[in-house]
Amino acid sequence: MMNLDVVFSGISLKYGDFEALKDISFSLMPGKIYGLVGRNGAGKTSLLSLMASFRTPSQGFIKIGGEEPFENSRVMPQVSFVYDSDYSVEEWSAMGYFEFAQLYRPDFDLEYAKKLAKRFKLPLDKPINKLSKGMQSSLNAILGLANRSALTIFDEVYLGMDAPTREQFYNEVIEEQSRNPRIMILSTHLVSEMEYLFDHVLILDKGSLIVDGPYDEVVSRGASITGNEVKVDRFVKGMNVLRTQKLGNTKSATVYGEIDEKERMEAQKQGLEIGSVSLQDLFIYLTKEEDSYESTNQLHKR
Ligand SMILES: Nc1ncnc2c1ncn2[C@@H]1O[C@H](COP(=O)(O)OP(=O)(O)OP(=O)(O)O)[C@@H](O)[C@H]1O
Repeated sequence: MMNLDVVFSGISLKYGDFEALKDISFSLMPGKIYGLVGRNGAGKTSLLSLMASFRTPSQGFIKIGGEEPFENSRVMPQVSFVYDSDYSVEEWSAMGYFEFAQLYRPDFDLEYAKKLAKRFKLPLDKPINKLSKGMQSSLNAILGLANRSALTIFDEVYLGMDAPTREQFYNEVIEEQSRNPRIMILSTHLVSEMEYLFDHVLILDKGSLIVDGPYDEVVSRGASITGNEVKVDRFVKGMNVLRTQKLGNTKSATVYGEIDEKERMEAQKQGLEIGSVSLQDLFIYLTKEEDSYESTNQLHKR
């Protein structure tokens, strides 16, 4: 497996008059897991299909390992793109897929794929169109994991899986990444259950890239303050409060904005505990529709 970086520079994508991606620039470094987060219709699939050279941008350029990837036979074998494919007319079996992949993909590990199939309880000899939706998702996940290419793109393949299977997939991603580090990019709106996987976060909002940073740095853009209700209220006065939770006279407030050293010391003096904010909370806040903020806020008060 080669080590390649990925560069998007000034990328726009239009469907007719509609600009689905607007002037997007970022780069991906080898050995990291990237979370690509965005609401429905934000442009995640559009961005990933450009990365996989399924289409070409309207403006800007993409470089993978320093080369333009489109129809490039040196680069394309280094890219695997798995997405929620339509298998309704696919009569091949999973084993047939694996054997095909082994013939045509230089980094496909057949033994590992078979091991994963066993772990995910995926029948190897049934026609794929006869498998359940969740099984088809597992097949996609296995194809992505076992194809050890420099760039592995998972576009919401986990949506069809039930919760225990998703958990298994996440564990496998972590193990595989420590065995064979490469660029993995996971697009999702299941932020809360996946955020612990991400080294780096990209947030898309209505076609624009609004966040591009290491996970730790991104979640430090907010904080949670917990303690005595009166003291918490006094402490967060004037801050940008995203949501609050109460249990007895203990209150927890989530705020957007960094807490500086002086504020930290003050909090400590007051017996208040400062914790990190979840990516989920930040995501909801940063991509909220102006007029629906109240209702989203209500929805997420638990
Ligand atoms: N082939 C197409 N022709 C026209 N518009 C399209 C096409 N594909 C996507 N779009 C539009 O581009 C926008 C981004 O779509 P995209 O599928 O990239 O979003 P997404 O973030 O993957 O959404 P989801 O989470 O719902 O899958 C949407 O407004 C969508 O309607």
